[in-house]
Amino acid sequence: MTQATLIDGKAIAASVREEIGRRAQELQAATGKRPGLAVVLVGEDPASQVYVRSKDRTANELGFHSVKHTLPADTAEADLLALIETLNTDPDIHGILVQLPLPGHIDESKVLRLIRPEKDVDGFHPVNVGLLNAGERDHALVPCTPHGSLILLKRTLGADLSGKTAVVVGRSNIVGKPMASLLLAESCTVTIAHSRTRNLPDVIRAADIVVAAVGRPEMIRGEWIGKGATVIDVGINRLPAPELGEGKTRLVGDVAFDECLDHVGAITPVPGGVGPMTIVMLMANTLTAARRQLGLPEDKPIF
Ligand SMILES: Nc1nc(=O)c2c([nH]1)NC[C@@H]1CN(c3ccc(C(=O)N[C@@H](CCC(=O)O)C(=O)O)cc3)C=[N+]21
Repeated sequence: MTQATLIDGKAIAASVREEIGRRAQELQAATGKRPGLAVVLVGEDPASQVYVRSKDRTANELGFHSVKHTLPADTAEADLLALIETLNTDPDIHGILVQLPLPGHIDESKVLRLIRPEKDVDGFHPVNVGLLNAGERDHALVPCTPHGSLILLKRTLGADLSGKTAVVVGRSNIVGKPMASLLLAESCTVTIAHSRTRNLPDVIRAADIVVAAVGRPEMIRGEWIGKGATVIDVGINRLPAPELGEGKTRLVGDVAFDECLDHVGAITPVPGGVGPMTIVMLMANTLTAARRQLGLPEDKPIF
């Protein structure tokens, strides 16, 4: 028997996207300016190329100004830093995203620290990390994947998450830690679990909300998740799928999805869950950044 509600990330992303499109048109009517996004890709990783193309396409579809810089894998760190300096001072660019991971010879942290915090639409600069952790998320740019995941939670459970127990599995700077900060700001009781956590199944079983961001295919089993819990699966793992034909692959999350359907309350699928929200929140951040740089008041938050 299936009792779980599927959280339709694609549909929710589409509705948020429409709202962003409307707001971008309002901005243009009021100021004559379009939100401007620069995406920088270093190297030829095929998955990264797909994501960068998708970001550029979405920006264009929403009527944003969008530029894509593709640099060879052997680009010197100094040349990447010089490009960021140029984008930092370009008045038509309100948001800068440097696709991660960067090649090994480039110091990722140095690159992220050079991006002007006002243009840091990934929310990875220490100023934005600090603002989020200090409870000043209204002045920060919030990382796209956790922000999108929070919207999925609120669309599923309602705007008030206070008092709920949440377990975030994974402690990365791009998902786990900012996700925990956001849930804490929503007055959840938050646990961050990771590879060294003892009795992980018992920790997860106690949670009303489970956010899985470990990057290991189907590591979190259905029986580890409590009855009626809400599950946000951030993992995107590509596995070989010979049953679909030679050389074919399929995507799976960090949660064993099928094992959850008979007892969890709601769950995001992979694909079609968190992924589509990530891209739309990048557009939301670019619009927020543009309004701030143009001296306009903040828009209402998107829920
Ligand atoms: N500076 C930086 N910022 C990022 O936001 C960033 C990054 N680097 N590096 C790589 C990851 C990955 N990422 C995704 C975005 C959208 C989907 C997405 O739309 N996924 C769809 C389709 C997946 C597919 O079919 O391949 C889905 O889950 O339904 C997935 C993954 C952003 N990232």
